[in-house]
Amino acid sequence: MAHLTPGTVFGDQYAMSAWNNDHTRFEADVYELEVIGVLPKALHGAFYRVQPDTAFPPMFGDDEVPLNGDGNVASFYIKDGHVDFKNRYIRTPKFQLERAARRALFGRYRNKFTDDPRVQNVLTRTTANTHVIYHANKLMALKEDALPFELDTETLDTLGIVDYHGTYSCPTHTAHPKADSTTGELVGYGYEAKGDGTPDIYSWTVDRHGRVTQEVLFKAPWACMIHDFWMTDNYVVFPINGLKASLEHMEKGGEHFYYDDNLDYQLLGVLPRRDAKPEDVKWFKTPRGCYAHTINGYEEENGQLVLDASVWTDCHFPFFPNSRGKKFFTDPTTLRAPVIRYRFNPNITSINEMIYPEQVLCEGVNEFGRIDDRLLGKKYSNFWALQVNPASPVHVNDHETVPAPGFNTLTHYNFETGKMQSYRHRDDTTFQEPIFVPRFDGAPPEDGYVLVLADLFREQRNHLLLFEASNIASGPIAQIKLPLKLMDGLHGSWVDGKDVDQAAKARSVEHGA
Ligand SMILES: C/C=C/c1ccc(O)c(OC)c1
Ligand SMILES: [Fe+2]
Repeated sequence: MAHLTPGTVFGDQYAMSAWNNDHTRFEADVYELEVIGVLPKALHGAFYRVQPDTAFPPMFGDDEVPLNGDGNVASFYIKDGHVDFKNRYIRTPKFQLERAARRALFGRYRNKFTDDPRVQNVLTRTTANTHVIYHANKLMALKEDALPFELDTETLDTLGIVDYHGTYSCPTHTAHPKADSTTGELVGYGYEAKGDGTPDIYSWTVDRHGRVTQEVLFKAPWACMIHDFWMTDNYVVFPINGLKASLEHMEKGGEHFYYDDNLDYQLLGVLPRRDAKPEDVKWFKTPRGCYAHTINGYEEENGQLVLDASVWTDCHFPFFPNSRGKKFFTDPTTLRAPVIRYRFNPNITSINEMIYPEQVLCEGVNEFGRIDDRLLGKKYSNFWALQVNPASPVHVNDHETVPAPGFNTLTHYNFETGKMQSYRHRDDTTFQEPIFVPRFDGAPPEDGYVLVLADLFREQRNHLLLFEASNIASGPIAQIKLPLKLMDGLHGSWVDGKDVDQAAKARSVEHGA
């Protein structure tokens, strides 16, 4: 186990994807980005997104988990046809302590046993690196191992940990909570709720004022990475995969998760959203694969649940070991992530029968499916996602292509027509997660735009592309040129301009500024 010393040049352990072959690590302000095309005049708001961006060389030379990077949040603020950019590291205790020491003090991904003894007693070792969402006047950076960090909507300054006014009682909090646009509630959960490696799940609802109103603690059959879930009007559904959490491995200085490749099924746990007791959860078996991101779920009038997701056919995180301790065991050439739809009635379906997807909506490798977030938990007709087209290489220059094409294709699936549109930008381009933007505050459902960060390999910089959501195939209506290269990011949100301002006002009252 090679220890990296202060001042070490980062090794290639982060060369996980061709785009992330170097670190960016900057904090920047760019005023008035150049725009190719014209931004709609009425478009007002901010696109926030976060990337894991390791601020110091990792403690261990063999650390290959990119999910451990420090959360670095970017904002694109759009108003009156103009765009300003900003990005900042989140001031987590980890980031602050490592900055003061000018070296890594925290060890492996979600393994406190590998930390430097002088940081054993910090409040949290989280990186806040997975999602940025807005709820109850708060912009929050999230990672599933800890509570959210509140950020200033304008400056991106870190304001502190969100504990929902002291009403939240769990050490963990999903990075994928769902806002219900009808009730104004935020619905979520924390897994490993009784500590590292525990199978307990804390299911919760926070009201529109940011206080916990529903909570229940129940047990899953085993402890695993529950990265995302489904919310409907009356249910929450938890996908249980084979990425198992092992306290024993952690204590030995190993990885938090391993993939149990002997497991030939996965589970769905269905729990009522309101007044649930621990024994109310119903478990259903589903086919082999590895759950990661959901897309949306809703209930039909006859009580059927519709659950959509992209589901990996095997372990999608090559840097976690399998049951025999072997890493990089999945064959990347056969790994797929089709978009599937389940439809079943949780009240009349027997928990002894295997539930199979009713439909495969998109074949191949699909990820980062997003919808008009105002329709979370409700019937919807469209999602936007990324796809790998293996037949379409990504060029770094006129002579070289990247080893694997990556997410070179933006897709739009419409359930009404059953048709998929796709868009390939340039021969050197991959995409990051698409975001739906309502055309204006209060616009009809699914009427709006899609924003997507494009990775331009030839220029080594990013452009933010704006599309008409219903017509991605004809290309972006505006291209916002970032004179910088961001890393591969995870998730983000569009926040309406009035909320950006309102959040600032609410804060100045709360903090007496
Ligand atoms: C697709 C990404 C999924 C994911 C799962 C667990 C994590 O800790 C994480 O951190 C960035 C990302
Ligand atoms: Fe995610």
